[in-house]
Amino acid sequence: MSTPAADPLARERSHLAASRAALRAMREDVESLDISDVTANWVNAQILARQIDERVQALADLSDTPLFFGRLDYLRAPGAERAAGAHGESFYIGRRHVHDADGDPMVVDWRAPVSQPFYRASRKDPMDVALRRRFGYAGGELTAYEDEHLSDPAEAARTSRLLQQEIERPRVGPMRDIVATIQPEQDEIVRSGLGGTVCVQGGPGTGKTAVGLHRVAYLLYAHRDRLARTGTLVIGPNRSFLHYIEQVLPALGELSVRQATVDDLVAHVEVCGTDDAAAALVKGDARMAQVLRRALYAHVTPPTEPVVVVRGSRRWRVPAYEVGEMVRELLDRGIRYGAAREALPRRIAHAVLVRMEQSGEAPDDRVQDAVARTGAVKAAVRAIWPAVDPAKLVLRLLTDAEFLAAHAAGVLSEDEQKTIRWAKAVRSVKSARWSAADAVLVDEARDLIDRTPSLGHVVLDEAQDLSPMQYRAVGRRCTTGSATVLGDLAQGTTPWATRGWREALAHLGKDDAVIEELTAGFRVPTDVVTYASRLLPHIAPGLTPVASVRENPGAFEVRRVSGDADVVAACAEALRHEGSVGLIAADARIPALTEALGSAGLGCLAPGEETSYDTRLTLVPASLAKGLEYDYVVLDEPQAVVDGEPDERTGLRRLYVTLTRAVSGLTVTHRAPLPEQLA
Ligand SMILES: Nc1ncnc2c1ncn2[C@@H]1O[C@H](COP(=O)(O)OP(=O)(O)OP(=O)(O)O)[C@@H](O)[C@H]1O
Repeated sequence: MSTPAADPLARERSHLAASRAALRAMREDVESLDISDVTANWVNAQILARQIDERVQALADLSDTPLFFGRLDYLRAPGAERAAGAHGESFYIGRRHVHDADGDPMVVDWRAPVSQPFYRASRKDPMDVALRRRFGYAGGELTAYEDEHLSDPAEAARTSRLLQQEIERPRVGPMRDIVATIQPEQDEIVRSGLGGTVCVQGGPGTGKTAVGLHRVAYLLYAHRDRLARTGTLVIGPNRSFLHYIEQVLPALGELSVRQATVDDLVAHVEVCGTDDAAAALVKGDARMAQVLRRALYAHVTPPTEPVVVVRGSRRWRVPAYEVGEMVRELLDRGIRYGAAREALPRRIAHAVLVRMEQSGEAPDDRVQDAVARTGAVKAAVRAIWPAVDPAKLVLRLLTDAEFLAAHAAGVLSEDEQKTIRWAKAVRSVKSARWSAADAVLVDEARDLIDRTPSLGHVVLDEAQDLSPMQYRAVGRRCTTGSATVLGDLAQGTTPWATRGWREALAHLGKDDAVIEELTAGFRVPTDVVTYASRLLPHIAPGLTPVASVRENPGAFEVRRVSGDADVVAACAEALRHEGSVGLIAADARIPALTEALGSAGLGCLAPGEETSYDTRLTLVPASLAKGLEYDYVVLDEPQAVVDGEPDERTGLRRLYVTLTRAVSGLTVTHRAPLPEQLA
């Protein structure tokens, strides 16, 4: 038997054991903190106790997540300034920092500068790294390692087995992190600075979602204090998608990131109505912002009467033209409607104060406050600059043809105005049947009145489906922060889907964003991606097809069937393999397939519900397939998927989404002829 000193694997295992012990000691240190001396009151004690709890949680040693997954041995001296700590030292790279009793690092956080060469170093640019070692684990046990001597010209480059294994690993359960295998082009995006907005165009399975989530985790590490104050947000297309990704950040030790849909962000009115495509298209158009602004500011009426304030036995008169100048000045300053409305009484009061001083009085600030609150000033402000309720403003635009015409003239055509007007009169904001697009209009109106607070960083996933007005809604949540915009033009399935990223970024208010492209595919096997890419010339000409990095060719079959029982049989076959199975079908086919699965005794989940080793089959309506993935996919009736959409291009895009969800195998079943674009 080899001794630990001689056997490298045994040495690494003993470092793992020592690191685990060190982590345990760190946790015990925190657990044993006695806070009774340092907390003066109950509230402080509660806050501190919670922070300690969180820290203990963050220091948990999860049996199924390896404490470290890589090691870097630095060369000595040269380039020491490029790689902090490069003195021929080795560093173990893991999800979190672990130190020993002397404070020396046993494991360094993957986000630390010293870890960066693990992701970026290459034979061309070894970044002072002599050895890069990747570790393989099986059931929490360290079982393998793989070395690259980056500075050794004699060693040939080869693809990492461990990376390949990681990509092939069955996908049961929620989305996983990719810290151990982030690729250089992905790492560039992950580690790009907090100051700039990055937009990533990437085909299905190129890791956009993964990259976006790891970027937040990185930013939280690099700018923890600032982002703790300003906040971070991940925006996804729907609940089931958010549910699918919700574990990734906690697994990386980040518990504070909010996740929401665009609809959640603008939920100021209750949405229970829908728009037809034509109405939604106009409501989502950026010109609506102009209409809203005009309609809002039409409430400002220049004064025709002087403001007369009575104090004691004296009357003070501010003439209409002078108040008019104040109003013009507030309009010119471009501050929010609400802020200007609050400033006006003080301006008028100030004019009164000047008059008091001119006549020998010596009023102070309290007098100015009192004057600003007098009935006369309040009444004047109500008449000149009335309070406006944003939802009522939108309601009026959508129901009052004359009001809409007055403010949309020259912006929306008469036809467009007619398209967005509600058919039925509505009595109140509460009884209105608001649609999702209406809620975005209300959000825009609210922001015209009071500035929406900005977060520090926003990740916007599946961005290609947003309307210009939705981009604006997201943009106002990161006016002073930055964003990561992720999407694929070929997967846009809304009538207003993004045509080009520059235009979208302008609506977001981030014209200076950098646009990156990812083309290496980690999900879909080559044969499947080649088949799906037949659709690209019809749905997004000019986009680069995804090049699969998977070596396993995967299983791919197009099968003619004679009924739903055959579809169920295809699912049963898929279930014989390890991993998750998705049966994806046109939304209209879901009831029939639910029944067919039921009669065959096959239980199934809804999208977003977590697959486990016992329940691995999910029945996915095509409209919810975006962003999700399954080891084996059975795609039911492609033509029905296309027909489920209002037009052929959208239908083919939906089909492209559904064809690109499979990791290991895809079976396409059909009774009707396949869409000709797939031929
Ligand atoms: N560097 C990587 N190493 C291992 N797995 C990766 C890597 N990058 C991406 N993956 C995996 O590839 C799959 C697809 O990633 P992801 O869902 O982020 O792609 P996407 O570009 O958002 O796809 P879609 O356009 O379909 O939403 C995921 O299972 C992800 O974990």
